Amino acid sequence: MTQAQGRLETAAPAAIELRAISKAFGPVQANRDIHLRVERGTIHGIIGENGAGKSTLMSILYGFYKPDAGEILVGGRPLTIADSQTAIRAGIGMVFQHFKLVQNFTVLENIILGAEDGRLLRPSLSKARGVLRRLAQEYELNVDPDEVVENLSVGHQQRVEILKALYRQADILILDEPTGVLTPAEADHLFRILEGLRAEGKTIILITHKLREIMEITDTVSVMRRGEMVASVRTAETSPEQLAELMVGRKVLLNVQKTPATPGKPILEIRGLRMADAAGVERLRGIDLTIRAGEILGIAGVSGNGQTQLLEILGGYPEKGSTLSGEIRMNGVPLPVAGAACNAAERRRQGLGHIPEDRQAEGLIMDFAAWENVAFGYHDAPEYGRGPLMDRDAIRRDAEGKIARFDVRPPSCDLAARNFSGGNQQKIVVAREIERNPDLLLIGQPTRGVDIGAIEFIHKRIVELRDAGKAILLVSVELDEIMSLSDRIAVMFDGRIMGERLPGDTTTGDLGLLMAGVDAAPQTQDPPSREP
Ligand SMILES: Nc1ncnc2c1ncn2[C@@H]1O[C@H](COP(=O)(O)OP(=O)(O)OP(=O)(O)O)[C@@H](O)[C@H]1O
Repeated sequence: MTQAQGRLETAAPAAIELRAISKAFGPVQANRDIHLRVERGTIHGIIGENGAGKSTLMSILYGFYKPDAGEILVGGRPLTIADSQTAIRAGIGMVFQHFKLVQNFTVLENIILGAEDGRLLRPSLSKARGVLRRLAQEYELNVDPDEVVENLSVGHQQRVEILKALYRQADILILDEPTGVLTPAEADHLFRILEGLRAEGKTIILITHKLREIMEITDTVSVMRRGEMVASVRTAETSPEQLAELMVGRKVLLNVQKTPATPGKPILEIRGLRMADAAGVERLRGIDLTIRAGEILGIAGVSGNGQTQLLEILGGYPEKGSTLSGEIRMNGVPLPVAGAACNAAERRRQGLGHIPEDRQAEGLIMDFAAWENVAFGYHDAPEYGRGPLMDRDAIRRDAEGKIARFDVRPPSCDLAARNFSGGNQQKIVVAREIERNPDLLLIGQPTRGVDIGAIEFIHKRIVELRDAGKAILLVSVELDEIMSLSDRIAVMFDGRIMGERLPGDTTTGDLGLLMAGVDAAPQTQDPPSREP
């Protein structure tokens, strides 16, 4: 146990205490001799680089994995947590990064599903409705109990997950990266809820990569590095810089370093792009955008306002059954917006790279090894071929280089994509797309779930690509990321561009208004081209 941990101990039994927990997956030691004490009625943050072992540790606490060694005490009593039912009975609730809700069930059905009296559906439903109403009032967790989950926003789905845990009378709530998919307003609301739960005496464990959140809401914070717990400190006694250094083992630049852009000729020109989905709902209502060589255009917006559709159309895979119109030109050449000629492979051949928003569904083949994923989408590239055949050795050599340069951990070519941690999966996709040196790079949520050391690295590589004269379209729900990386910012709302701003001339408040559909200030003009 570290000295710092010793300082945090009090006489009362801790809500959770982990003693000497270890867990290996084959050769990977995911957790090594972990000690952790979380006091009752506190919010405890857990931070650490991608692959540091945070999710594994929480999965052990929730009964998903059996530790190889060590002891867990809940409320001072030793407990063997063989499965999640045991964890739930011990008052532990978990809100996962990827929610576990049944999409075509209602909120109410999801909440009672798996709860002890779930077999008796009707009495449970009426009882649950009452409990839900009380919980919703008490913690400002308003959701319509009869709404089908798939119709809820991500923020509301998360509320259902929290309500589900509270319905099961959780005293200890573990949240794994809860704000990764939330808008800033939703994240604020979540924090108010967590503070309310703490005031009730509940204990919260919060896994996050965002040091701002750690500083804002936690009482204590533990830092993991390479499977070990390297520090536990009081939040009031530390700083973001110190935490960053503890996490990564070196000093980290928390701000993007870049010189002003020198935009050249237009690379991407979009005129009057409209799209209606298969159900006839208009998702894009006439988009006009230009991105020039050597500039990063950031698109800010609450997710669900057409950014995903825009990226998919540009990437060459519009939603099935959708109706499209408008013009897209890349390097002056018209690109087909619909039909068979609009496809991702063709776009790649024309010099377009794409880091999709959903790395697991679109960026990777999860059961394929890392080396195969490095070639995914580019398997017909000349350097991967030997006559008509694929040259496996050449692909593997290339993959090894990319894995080393992007510090993918573990640095194993043969590990299946699904067995890398979320952030390392993202690094594989980013390495593949950036190192192709595309004329136009589409980037959706590049640093979602990625640790600060890797964010620093990915941002640096994006800026280098810009400085090499490439055009970059960045979509991110992280306003900080948009503000620090973009040369120009466009805000999307309800399928339209609400306005454009230069980062130096705007504030997060101004952008927030535009994101909510309110245009309070005059728009900036397109920046003057420095084209010779
Ligand atoms: N089922 C598994 N099989 C093999 N290796 C695994 C498995 N689950 C996790 N690992 C490995 O264990 C290590 C710890 O992973 P874990 O998901 O706990 O990290 P993390 O700190 O939560 O990372 P992130 O911040 O990226 O989510 C990683 O090296 C990961 O590749």
